[in-house]
Formats: sequence, structure tokens, C-alpha cells
Amino acid sequence: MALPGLSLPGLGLSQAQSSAGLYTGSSSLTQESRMEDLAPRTEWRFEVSFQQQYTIRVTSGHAELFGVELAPNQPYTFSGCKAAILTWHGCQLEVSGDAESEYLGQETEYAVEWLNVHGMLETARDDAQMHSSEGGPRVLVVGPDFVGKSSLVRSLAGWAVTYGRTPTIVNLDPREGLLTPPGSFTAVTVGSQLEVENGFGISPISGPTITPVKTPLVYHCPYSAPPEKPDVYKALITRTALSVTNKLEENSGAKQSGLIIDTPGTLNDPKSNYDIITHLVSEFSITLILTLGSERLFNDMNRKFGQQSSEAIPVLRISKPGGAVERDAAFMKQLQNQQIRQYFFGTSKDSLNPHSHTYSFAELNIFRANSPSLAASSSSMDMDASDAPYASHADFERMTPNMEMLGRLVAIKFCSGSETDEFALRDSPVMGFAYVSEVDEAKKRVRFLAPHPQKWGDRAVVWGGWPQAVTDLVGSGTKQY
Ligand SMILES: Nc1ncnc2c1ncn2[C@@H]1O[C@H](COP(=O)(O)OP(=O)(O)OP(=O)(O)O)[C@@H](O)[C@H]1O
Repeated sequence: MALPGLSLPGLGLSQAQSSAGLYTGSSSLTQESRMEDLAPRTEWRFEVSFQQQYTIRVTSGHAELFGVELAPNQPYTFSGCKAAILTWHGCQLEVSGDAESEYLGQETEYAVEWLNVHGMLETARDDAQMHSSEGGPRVLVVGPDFVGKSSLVRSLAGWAVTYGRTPTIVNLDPREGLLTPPGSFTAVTVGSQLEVENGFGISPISGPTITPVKTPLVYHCPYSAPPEKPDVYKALITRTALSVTNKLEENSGAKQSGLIIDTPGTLNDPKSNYDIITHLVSEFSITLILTLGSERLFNDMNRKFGQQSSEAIPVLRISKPGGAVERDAAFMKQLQNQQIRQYFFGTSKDSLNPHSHTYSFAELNIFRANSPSLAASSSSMDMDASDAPYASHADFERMTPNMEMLGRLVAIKFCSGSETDEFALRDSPVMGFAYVSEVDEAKKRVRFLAPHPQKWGDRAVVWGGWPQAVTDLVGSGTKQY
């Protein structure tokens, strides 16, 4: 990573830049390959749909994408992506392919601010190194949806790795997976640089990979948002925090590098008096809170946790990047489907070969995680009342496989299927995920797609209302993403 120079954004624009600097507003751009000169501290913003491919190559100078430097002359291809290539000192890009929009962003003060936060974290890590019993910074990132939280987390992680650190990234947003499909919490210590096109990439729980492995700790969260089941969500936070803390105690480098926690926008909830954020701060012993995109949230956090409160935790208000954009429901659905596909089939650079497993009903220990959204989807499927006992107050219920599971993702837990303690079932980490590709109620058997050839024996298999069913996973399986 190159540090920012003294040039001011907007100065020294070439003609190409000034014309490219206008938002195109067109729904689809198809272009021949062409060169774009970027002045220092500017960024090339683009939005590419899932049907398009857009390629960028740095031909001179240095540029980075969310904290990860692009290698010179290497083409990077993006699909289903909204992002920005930032340059501190200026660069030239070769751009080709299709995009929904592309433009030169000159308001990059946010990036300088983010880099300053990285500098603060480095100081805290140095302090932790000198006083070895203390851990590094434990950072919580909060804010409404689509304000750049995940981009900030990714940038801070990328810069930390460039500085030789091994930060632990925790994703508590079940809408979007990190090294996993949606519907999970992940904690992963990052020891090698992230990928430009694919962020955190894929992990061994998806199958053997050729890239350096990042082994995540995964918990199952089959709800799209915390308000669906706040108590379960909080219990899973406690479980994750305990496991992460224990893991850091075994690895001094990771402990000194600290934690960065990404959260869903739904935690920004004054009505509940930010109950879940309070829980998170206490369980992870947070030392720094970064708020994005909401002045009210910043003030509320400052009052509740800031230096004047009994908690005395620094709370900072961080700028939202000008390029951060809303991803509508259709885009999010495609993103979620793509994450599920990638879990089983890998990416165009790192493809995987999933395996088919058939189990009889008698061999399976299936549990359903009840939730309001699952109850709603069952009633819309017109389920027989006896098949859909979701009115039950139990969080998990043992069940016989049925057609409702078709197209769903199931979590294979480390605990035994004979587990009767609901809390042990909830708190057990995930060994891997499988996809229900066929349910034969007449022959009483279920066919799954799973990343590994080994069967999972009598382990507990849990599914819930999230993520939603994917209908076209098998059959499109040969397609690479
Ligand atoms: N500087 C930027 N230029 C262009 N696009 C950006 C920029 N920063 C972020 N984005 C894009 O804007 C979108 C929203 O950003 P991001 O996912 O970081 O927000 P978020 O607050 O984490 O959202 P959510 O709460 O949904 O997880 C993403 O597609 C991201 O890649």
C-alpha cells in the first residue's frame, strides 16, 4: 500500500478524466478497452450487474480496492459488484467490458479518514505488543444499511495485513456470508492478503482450495435479521465471543492484532435502546466503536458508551464513502445466491467439486429453527397444520424431512443428532453446509449436495427460514462464478 501524497484531489485532471468524471446514468455501458488516467486521491467507481463482466488492469502507478493493492498489469474481472479502485498517488487503468455505471470519484476524504483509523489501530497494536498481556484493539463497526461498514472492515483488514498483522474479522450479519453462505456468523484470523475480486475468498469448509487457507469459526444464524429472534441472536453473539476470545489466547500475534466486527444495519435500533449493541460491546470487550452514516447513532453511542459514560469507550464518527450505494432487494437476492453457489462450486479462479449424498429419513437427525419468517413462508406454501407446527415456542424442533426443505441450505453441526439440550444444539459450531437437492417422501430419502465426499454420520442437521430456498443450484452447477 502506498501512503497518500500531498497532491490535492481534483488537481491535474486529464481530459479523459474530466469526461469520465461524470456519472453516466446509463443502464448499461459496453465499451472497447480504453485507458483512464486517475489523479492522486481519486477513485474509479463502478457498478456491474451479475450478467456483466468488467475488467480493470493497472498499467502504471499504484491503486487499491478496499485496502488491497492491485498487482501491476494483472487483469481483474468483476461481476455482480459495486466498488471503487482508489489511488493515493495517481495511476493509469485499462478498463474494458460492461458496467451499469462508472465514473471518477473525487471526494475521497473518507479514505484519508479511514487510513487515519488504521494508523490509530496500529498504535494500539504496537502498545499491545509492548505490554504482551494486553490484547490489541477490539473494534465494533455500526451503522445503518449500505453506508460502507463492510467496505471499512475490509479496508482495515487489508491495511493491517499489509503491515504484517493478523487481525480477526468477525461477521455478525447473516444477510451476507463471509467465507460462508448467508445465514452464518464467521470469525476468521486473516494472515494472508485478501483477494481483489473476491474479498475474503473461499475457505476449506467449502472444499480443498489452491489459495492459502483461511480457516473460519462458523455459527449458524438461520434468521435474516436479529429482530427476528433477538434472544437467539444474543446467545450466538455470546458463544462467538467466547470462542474468539479463547482462540486469541492461543495466538499472541492474533491477540495483538485485535478484532474488527462487522454488524447488520438492523442493530441501529433506538427503540430497543440498542440492546444488541450493548450486549455486543460487553461480550467482545470492545475498545473502540466506529459509527458510520448516522449522526443520531453516533450521538446515542457516545452518550451510552463514550468517554463521559461509565463505559469510557472511544466512539468515532466515520465518513460514509461517497460511492457507497444501496443494493436493492433484487441485487441482494442475487448476491446471496451467488454466495451459495460459490460455497459449493468455487469461483472461476478456484473451482470446487461438490458431492452428492443420499440419506434415508431414518439416518437423518433434522432440526428446524423456528422463526416468524419461516412461519410466514410455510403459510404461503399452504402447509398442512400438522406439518407446520411453527406456532411452537421452541427455538428448535426435531422433524421428519419434508418438501419444504427443498432448495434450502442446512447446517451440519459438530454436535450429535441425539442432542436433546436445545441450547447445546444452538451453540454448536458448524462443520459445513449442505444443499437439499431432492426430497422423496415416497421412498423416504433425501439427496444433498455437500462440499466434501465424507458422510456426516449422526450429526445434527439444522435448517431455518434463512437463507431462502435456491431453486436452480443443481443443474447450473457446472456454471462457474
Ligand atoms: N467508495 C466506494 N465507491 C463505490 N462503491 C462503494 C464504495 N464504498 C462502498 N461501496 C459499495 O457500496 C455498497 C454498500 O457498501 P457496504 O456493503 O460496505 O455497506 P454496508 O454498510 O456494510 O451495507 P450492509 O449493511 O448492507 O452490509 C457495496 O456494494 C460496496 O462495495
